[in-house]
Amino acid sequence: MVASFTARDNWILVRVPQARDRRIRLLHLAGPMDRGTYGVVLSSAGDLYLLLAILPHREAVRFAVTMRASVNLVTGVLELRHDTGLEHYRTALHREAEATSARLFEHVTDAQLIELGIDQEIRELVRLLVTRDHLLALQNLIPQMQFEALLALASGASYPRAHAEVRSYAAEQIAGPVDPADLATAMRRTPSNVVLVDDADDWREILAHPIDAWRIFLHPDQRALAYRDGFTGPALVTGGPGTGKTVTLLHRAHHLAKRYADEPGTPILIATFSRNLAGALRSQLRLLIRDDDVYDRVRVSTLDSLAYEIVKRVRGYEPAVIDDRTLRSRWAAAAKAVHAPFTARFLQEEWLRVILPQEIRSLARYLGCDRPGRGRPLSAGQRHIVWEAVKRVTAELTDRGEWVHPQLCRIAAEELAHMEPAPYRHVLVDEVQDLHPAHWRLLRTAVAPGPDDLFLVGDPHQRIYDYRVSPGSLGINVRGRSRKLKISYRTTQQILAWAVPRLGEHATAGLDGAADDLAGLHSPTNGRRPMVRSFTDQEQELTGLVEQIRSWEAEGVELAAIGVASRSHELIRTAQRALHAAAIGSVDLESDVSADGLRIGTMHGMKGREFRCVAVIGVRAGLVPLPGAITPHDEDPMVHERDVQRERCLLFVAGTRARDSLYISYSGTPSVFLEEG
Ligand SMILES: Nc1ncnc2c1ncn2[C@@H]1O[C@H](COP(=O)(O)OP(=O)(O)OP(=O)(O)O)[C@@H](O)[C@H]1O
Repeated sequence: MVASFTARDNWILVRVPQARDRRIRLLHLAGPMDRGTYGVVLSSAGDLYLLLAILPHREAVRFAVTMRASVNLVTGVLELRHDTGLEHYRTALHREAEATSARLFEHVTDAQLIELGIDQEIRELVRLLVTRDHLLALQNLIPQMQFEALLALASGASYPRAHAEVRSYAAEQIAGPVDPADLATAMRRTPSNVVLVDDADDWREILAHPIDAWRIFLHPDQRALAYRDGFTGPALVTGGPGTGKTVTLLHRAHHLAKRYADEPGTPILIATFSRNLAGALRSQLRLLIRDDDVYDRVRVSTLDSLAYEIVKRVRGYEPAVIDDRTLRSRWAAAAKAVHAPFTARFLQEEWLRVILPQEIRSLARYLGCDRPGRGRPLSAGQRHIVWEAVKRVTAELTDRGEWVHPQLCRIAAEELAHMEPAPYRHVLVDEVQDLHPAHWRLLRTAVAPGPDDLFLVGDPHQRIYDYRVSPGSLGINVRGRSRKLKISYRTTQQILAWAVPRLGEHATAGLDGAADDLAGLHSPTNGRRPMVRSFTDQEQELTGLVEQIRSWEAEGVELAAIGVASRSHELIRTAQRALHAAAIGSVDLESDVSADGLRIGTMHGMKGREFRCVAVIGVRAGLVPLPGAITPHDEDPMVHERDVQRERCLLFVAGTRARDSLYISYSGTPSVFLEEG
């Protein structure tokens, strides 16, 4: 639910004859901007309308003939229910309830339900529920606020906790009785009613970009975080895939930037770890912030390029950054030269995860240091060998004037630590689960400790680089300022139900030190179950891919709204050839929005993206998990487990980029990750 606005001449309001609720109408913008998209609006007495959804014509009509609006008697805000769905479900529920006298909510009194804002119609249904599954089936039928309160109770939350769920939907305390007929007051009270769209251009924009509805459709939990007046220190927002963490971060940046509209400079930094993500954040921010002066107050950058620029400025030349492949070959050469009983991968990881983060510069320190996150103990003799290899690689880097990013971040952090004042007033960081310790140090020095200094956003279940840094250990304490989002807006319940078991059963270490799980993660939308297809060989698998793409196209999905991912570059190239032979255009994941063709790339490249339909191919034994990315068990059992877990996360990330439809395929033996669930 969202924007209220006043009608203008070129907007056509259409009544739907069979509408459940006569106050729900369709709004169509006449003229050249007409793209066949309709606003579904709720009209109050007077000239005030509330935009409920933006949909193609057929779906907009379906909305009107199924949904009914009401005013919650406790919070006074507007809510929607699926009237026709409820009718069907009621009949089925009566039948189920006849078989037993046990009831899910027998411990809750009517008075308590009333205080939670559960209205009479829903209370009657609640009295029929026998199992939690019965309640879950109501998720898309009853008003969201009432569902959340009931779900909290059914999940064992205390009555006050359920009350808190309800209160989160109310912008204000209501004095006196709520008038259920007074829609105009309810609209004003509805907390997600944030943008007053009384400008025809705004309205055009919204209709033209329905997918960008996040700019105004914020869930109260997201809104509470984004528009909070002040956090006393660093805040952390976590949540499963598609729960709107990025959206919340962007709104927060907007909120903070508005404070500085009249001041010169760039007081706000939005940072993330990859260039793709920074590009996506920049374009989303541009959609959200229309005022150039406010937009100019926010810088979006990767932490690596921030560090690079600082080092370049301080040293007066452009530092050369070594690429991954060359670096790996240097470690391989060093391993050979010192006759190391370790793989090149092991040595490189020891340097990246133990030596660089602790800034160890002497053998003596290395011999005595802790090695957090490394499972295999090393004797003094073994540490000598590692150190010999480290000396060789680092000496060559120095001789050639080459760097890795964590080194540049360290130098930049040292620079910023002496800068008075710190360069930014607020730093907001997306995808924090993948930051290296050196990134965290840079962040800490980029902004002075204080209110609203750091706004951190991430999901520990989507770790695809796995540095496992606890911000607390680097002086970034989020205790008491950590919140979790649970509604996944991107993807369907069916895709989540498939994807979550791919993560396996190991407990996930959270970003605030405690363990984290995805309990309560759910989606308000339903769709097809993900398709998992098996083929005898790769050629057939690619023929299957071509058929799937054709079938999506036949359903009206544009090629650019399809993403194809694989764990291996080689399979991507082979798939591109097969697609080309079938006259299906494909371009790299990073391609510009205007490029024609489906998007294809690695699972890593899928992070930060979203598509209507996603195909993940080559999910077979020997490729997922990728053997070269896994530390052998006998080399380090703990790191081996973590590597496997990281590969699980990759599959999870790739699958949860799909909004509507997910297709998984393999040839030969399936990946072990496909076995569970
Ligand atoms: N309140 C909302 N109403 C409607 N759509 C929303 C809302 N919040 C987020 N979305 C949409 O859900 C999708 C996912 O949002 P976003 O990218 O912010 O999630 P995320 O938590 O950062 O995801 P991930 O961790 O998987 O990258 C986007 O298409 C966004 O526009």
